[in-house]
Amino acid sequence: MKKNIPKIDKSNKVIAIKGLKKAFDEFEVLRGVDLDLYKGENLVVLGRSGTGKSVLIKIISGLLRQDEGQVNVLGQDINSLSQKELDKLRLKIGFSFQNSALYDSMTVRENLEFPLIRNSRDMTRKEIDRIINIVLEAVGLSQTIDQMPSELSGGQRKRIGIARTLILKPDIMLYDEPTAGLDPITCIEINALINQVQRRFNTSSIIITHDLTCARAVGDRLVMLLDGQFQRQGTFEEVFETDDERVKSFYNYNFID
Ligand SMILES: Nc1ncnc2c1ncn2[C@@H]1O[C@H](COP(=O)(O)OP(=O)(O)OP(=O)(O)O)[C@@H](O)[C@H]1O
Repeated sequence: MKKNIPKIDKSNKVIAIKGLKKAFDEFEVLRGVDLDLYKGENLVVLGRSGTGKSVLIKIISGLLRQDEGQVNVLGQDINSLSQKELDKLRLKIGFSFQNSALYDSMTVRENLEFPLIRNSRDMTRKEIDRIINIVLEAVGLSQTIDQMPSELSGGQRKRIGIARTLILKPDIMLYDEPTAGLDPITCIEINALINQVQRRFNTSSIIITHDLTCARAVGDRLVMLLDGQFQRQGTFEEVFETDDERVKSFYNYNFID
């Protein structure tokens, strides 16, 4: 259970999904998904490999089109947007993907300023430096500003990746397996960072994970994808207090305390 209760505004849905369906040829991946994400909330999406978690995130970010259902993101129906409007909306969504690697030939500073310079061309050097310092301080790595990614640990690279995502001040954060491949202590640090980002920047986040220690540490609410729908939802305890064998085996297989 999370120790610090964040401010969640249940009257403000930043994502509202209804009746979402998506199939690839004959294979129905999402079979009527309903999902709301509230302002300020950390929502964990659980599910076995291949259940459609990434497909869901790709639909939310406009990278894939749904077959049926409504997907509303920050008040906009993503299907009705032009490419230009979609690109603008995407700037309000921060993606922390497993493979969102840093550019190896650039310093930490250059990695961080890259999205800023590309998207806000009229910013002064002073303003760029100010924002870089804020996000680096937020992830606790101010001292690495002139280092190369190869000089950082896996956990530090992950943090810089999150800092790079924060630099455009996203309203929504999407974390795909944020603790994958990290040792247990670094996992704890990344979980703490996800909670810190939520409180400090008042972001609303979807966290996809298999790591139930992470799910319990960061999730205000959890949902579990089973057979193409969210069959379980609630707090960590509520989701796993069930006789459903599918849920029990997911827990037994994935939980290491
Ligand atoms: N572009 C695509 N074309 C065809 N099939 C696809 C495509 N994208 C995803 N799929 C299929 O949809 C299913 C769900 O994939 P998805 O990547 O969303 O799973 P996941 O729950 O994120 O799994 P994992 O935890 O392993 O990442 C898989 O069977 C996958 O093969």
